[in-house]
Amino acid sequence: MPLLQTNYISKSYSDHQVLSDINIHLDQGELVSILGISGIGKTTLFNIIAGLLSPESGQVILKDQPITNTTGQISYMLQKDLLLPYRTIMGNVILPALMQDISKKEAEAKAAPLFKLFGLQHTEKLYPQALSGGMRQRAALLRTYMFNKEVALLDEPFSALDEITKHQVHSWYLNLMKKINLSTLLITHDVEEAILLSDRIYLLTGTPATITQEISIDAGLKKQPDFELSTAFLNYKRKILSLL
Ligand SMILES: Nc1ncnc2c1ncn2[C@@H]1O[C@H](COP(=O)(O)OP(=O)(O)OP(=O)(O)O)[C@@H](O)[C@H]1O
Repeated sequence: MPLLQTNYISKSYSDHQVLSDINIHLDQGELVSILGISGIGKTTLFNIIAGLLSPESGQVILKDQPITNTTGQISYMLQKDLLLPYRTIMGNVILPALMQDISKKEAEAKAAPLFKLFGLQHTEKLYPQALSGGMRQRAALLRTYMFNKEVALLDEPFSALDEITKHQVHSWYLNLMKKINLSTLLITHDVEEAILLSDRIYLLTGTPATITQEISIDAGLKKQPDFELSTAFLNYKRKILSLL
């Protein structure tokens, strides 16, 4: 049984159909990317999975239970999910807990041990502008993690980072997922990022958009130190670009 799946999700805005019969699934511990060009309907699909938007037809299933139109079941990090500049890093991180009516003291006690896990020790009392881009991103991911769900939906979380920082945050995120037993559905339009991070990639193409391909990335190849520079990597890239 998949951890999360969508069954025949379709969606139109007025008479403009954006998504048609989207069937995807995410297994426990996987990182699966949805790759598609700008405007294809990726965010629409995530908003439906997060319960923020109603599909015209179809269902979202989490651990065998329908969660269509239900928020709060999945952690969701929106594109450009910024930290509030007037709150400290701790103040930002505990926001989701406060929204769930947990007291400030309890929320801080829950968040405190996680700062080390997220590489953010000693930043609790700092304001976001005092942190580097990579640290701010880890703080935003920690805030998302405070929703305390097994599945994270991440909408282009790494797109604002420079190449080197992005690389570091990628490895860090894959390690973190293993440590905390998290499963992730990622939106990206960065083909290389999708190949480097994913166990599987769904390609979303066409109008209305459908899932036209599912590509599995070989776990053994991915572990090789120079995978990014290998012929296997270029072959994946070539294949995906020709299909998009
Ligand atoms: N609330 C809305 N009302 C009408 N049309 C919308 C609405 N939201 C999105 N759209 C349209 O639906 C299509 C898909 O948008 P969506 O934001 O889901 O795409 P996307 O793949 O996430 O794009 P990007 O990568 O640029 O963020 C676009 O044509 C967009 O203009």
